[in-house]
Amino acid sequence: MTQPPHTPLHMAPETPEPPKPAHTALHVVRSSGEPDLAAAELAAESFLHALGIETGSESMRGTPGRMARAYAELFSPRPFDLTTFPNDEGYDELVLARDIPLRSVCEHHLLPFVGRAHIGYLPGSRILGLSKLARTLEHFASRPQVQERLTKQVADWLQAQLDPKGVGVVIQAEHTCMTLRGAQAIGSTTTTSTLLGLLRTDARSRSEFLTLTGASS
Ligand SMILES: Nc1nc2c(ncn2[C@@H]2O[C@H](COP(=O)(O)OP(=O)(O)OP(=O)(O)O)[C@@H](O)[C@H]2O)c(=O)[nH]1
Ligand SMILES: [Zn+2]
Repeated sequence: MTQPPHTPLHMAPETPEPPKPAHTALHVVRSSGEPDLAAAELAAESFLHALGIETGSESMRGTPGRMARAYAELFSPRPFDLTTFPNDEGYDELVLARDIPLRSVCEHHLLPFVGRAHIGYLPGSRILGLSKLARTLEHFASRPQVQERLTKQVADWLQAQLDPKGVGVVIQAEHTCMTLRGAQAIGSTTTTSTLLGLLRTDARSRSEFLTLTGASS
């Protein structure tokens, strides 16, 4: 049987020493050291008792400990390395990660807010490992937050570390403190955005980013 002709795909000769990816570590900085789970459990038990909630039943006996561990988990950012690569091809269009899941905790009520983030940038001399956009979001979300600050912290940090031509962050989230209690505005979501560099100042880039993220049509 005759074999189909091959079209060889010629690769460029490898450079003798391929450049290594660059890392900038984002390590956890806690204001007061590691969480004291035993103290948090005792406090959670007192808190529940003060609200008239008994914890004597078999199913609630572990609740103060679970509360302590659950909040400790929500407030434990995972350290990671911000891996970047040289932008050898000179890619100069938008890189956009859409619909990154977000969970954080509002600093006023310590109730969750959950939603989605769209994070994009216009590359300069380096491109970013894609997963690092989601990791950066998770890192800044893992502390008591307000949505405005979270949005800006993600954008400012990426701008400072990557030095791209522009950064854009859009976050849409439901704050359970205003949907499940209080105002009980069930189903409402809040949108915030931070645009830096060309994504802020260049009309075409700005419009493309806002259209692709659904923040403007
Ligand atoms: N700007 C901003 N406000 C937030 C965020 N998360 C929660 N809040 C608001 O923080 C405010 C706290 O206001 P207070 O009046 O002290 O709290 P409250 O008495 O519980 O008010 P209600 O929630 O209206 O019942 C509320 O309006 C919340 O909706 C956020 O990410 N950004
Ligand atoms: Zn709140």
